[in-house]
Amino acid sequence: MTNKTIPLLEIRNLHANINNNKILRGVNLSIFEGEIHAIMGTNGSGKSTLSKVIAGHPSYDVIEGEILFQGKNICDLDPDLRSHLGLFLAFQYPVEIAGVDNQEFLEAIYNAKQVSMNLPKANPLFFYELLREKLKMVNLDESFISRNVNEGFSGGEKKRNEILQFALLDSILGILDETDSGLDIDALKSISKTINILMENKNKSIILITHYKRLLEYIKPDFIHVMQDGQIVKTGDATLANLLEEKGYDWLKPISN
Ligand SMILES: Nc1ncnc2c1ncn2[C@@H]1O[C@H](COP(=O)(O)OP(=O)(O)OP(=O)(O)O)[C@@H](O)[C@H]1O
Repeated sequence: MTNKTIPLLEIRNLHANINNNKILRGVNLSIFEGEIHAIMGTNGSGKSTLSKVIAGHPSYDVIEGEILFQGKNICDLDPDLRSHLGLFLAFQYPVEIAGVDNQEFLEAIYNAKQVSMNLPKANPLFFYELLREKLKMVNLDESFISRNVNEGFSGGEKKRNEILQFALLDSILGILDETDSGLDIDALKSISKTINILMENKNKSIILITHYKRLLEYIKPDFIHVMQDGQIVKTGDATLANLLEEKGYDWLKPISN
């Protein structure tokens, strides 16, 4: 049963800086369980910044406002604790981690979450079976788990590897930052299908950051938000994507500074 009284994520008047540069200028956003929210907007409007601030990236300073996850302010929590609570960020540019075996990495993040929930670490055989099931789900060949994390992976393979982590951790809020960029048409359809399967668990929610309407044809958002200059300046339903395609962003101006 989904919780429709307390938002899974509630962002109140969020202002954030990086190196004393003001990037977020009063973001307000509420996401309930089971909802899909898309965030669109011009380059440099603050979409990735918002995702990284929610995930707790240490380079950003929250100057004002709150981020509530399941009703609790998480602004003071380290990124690993936010992840253990059920937040997952798929990066716009997934990093290559030289010398770190993908399977060991995946096992480590899975077990860290188990430990945080006072559950035993996974038996290696159980973990391997779970991983195989998730690999199939994201359509990645088993050979990718014996390579170093993202090293030499193509753009699309890196994106699949991010979704693999999301599926494996069974996170309740996934923030997918331009997961569609660099994907060929078949890969886009297949990743969208995987995300839709993950969303069959009605307690999950996702934020899709995207520039392209075509992703939203495969994954139907409940809401689309438009960011401009560090604020959400417009919210609408899935049809807003058509209007944006037709009119661009010029007609939407920041609310105030
Ligand atoms: N270290 C930094 N110092 C100064 N400005 C920064 C720094 N890091 C990011 N910014 C600026 O923050 C603004 C928001 O960047 P962000 O990546 O959040 O935009 P975006 O909406 O995700 O853009 P895109 O659609 O191009 O990915 C940009 O103008 C960017 O140059």
